[in-house]
Amino acid sequence: MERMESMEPISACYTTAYPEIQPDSGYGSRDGTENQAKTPPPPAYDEELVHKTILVGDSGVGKTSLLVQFDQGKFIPGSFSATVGIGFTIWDTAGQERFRSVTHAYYRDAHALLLLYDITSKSSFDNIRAWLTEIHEYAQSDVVIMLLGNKADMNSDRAIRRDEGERLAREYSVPFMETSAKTGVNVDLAFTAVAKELKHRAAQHPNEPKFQIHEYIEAQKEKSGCCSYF
Ligand SMILES: Nc1nc2c(ncn2[C@@H]2O[C@H](COP(=O)(O)OP(=O)(O)OP(=O)(O)O)[C@@H](O)[C@H]2O)c(=O)[nH]1
Repeated sequence: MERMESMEPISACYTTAYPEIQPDSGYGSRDGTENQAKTPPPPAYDEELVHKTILVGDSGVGKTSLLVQFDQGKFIPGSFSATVGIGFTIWDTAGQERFRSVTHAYYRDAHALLLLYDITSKSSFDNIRAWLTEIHEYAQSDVVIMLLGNKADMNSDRAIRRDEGERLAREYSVPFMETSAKTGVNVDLAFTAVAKELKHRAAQHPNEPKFQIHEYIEAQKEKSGCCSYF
C-alpha cells in the first residue's frame, strides 16, 4: 500500500494473551535500526482475534498522538505521521478532507472505530455527527464505536463540556470518555475496552453473559479535570 502522510496502516501482534495490551512492547518502532537491534519474538497470537480498529476524526484532534501514547507511553508534541505497533490492527486515518474518499474504503472491514474530537475545538465536536453519518453509511453495522473527547489536559481552553460529550454519546448509544494523549489519561482504557468488547464478541457462547462495555468503562475511567466546567 502506498504510504501517505498521516494515513498509514499500523499493524503488529502481541505475544501475550489477548487482550492484555502492553504498550512499550517494542513492536513497530518507527526507527528501522532500532527494530534490528530489538528483534521481537515471533508472534504467537490467534489470528481470529486480530481485529482492525480505525481512529477517525477531524484533522488535528490527536489521532496519531493517541496511538503513539498508547503504544509507546509517551507524548511527542507536534504533528507527524507515525507507524507504531500495537496489539491489534489499527488504522490511523487522516482527518483532512482531501483524504476522505480513501478513508471510506477503510471503514468497510473495520471491527472498531475510535471517533475523536478535541475538547478545545467546537468544530471538531460539531463534526462528530457527520462522522457518525459517514460511519453508518460505510462501516459494517456491528462495528464497535467509541467516542473520545481528546486533549482533556487542556481544561483552560475547553470549548466542549464533558456532559455535552456524554449527551452526544448517549444519543448514539456509544461509549464515551475524555482522553489525553499528552498525559495518558484514559488512553489505555479506550483501546483495552474496545479490545475486550471484540474479544468477548468473538468468543461469545450462548449462555455467557454479554460483556458490558459501558459498565466496564464507567468503573475504570479516570475523570480528568472533573469539576472544572467553564
Ligand atoms: N495538549 C494536547 N495536545 C495534543 C493532544 N493530542 C494531540 N495533541 C497535539 O495536537 C496536534 C495534532 O495532533 P495529531 O496527533 O497530529 O492529530 P491527528 O488527528 O493525527 O491529525 P491529522 O493527521 O491531520 O488527521 C499536535 O500538535 C499534537 O501534539 C493532547 O491530548 N493534548
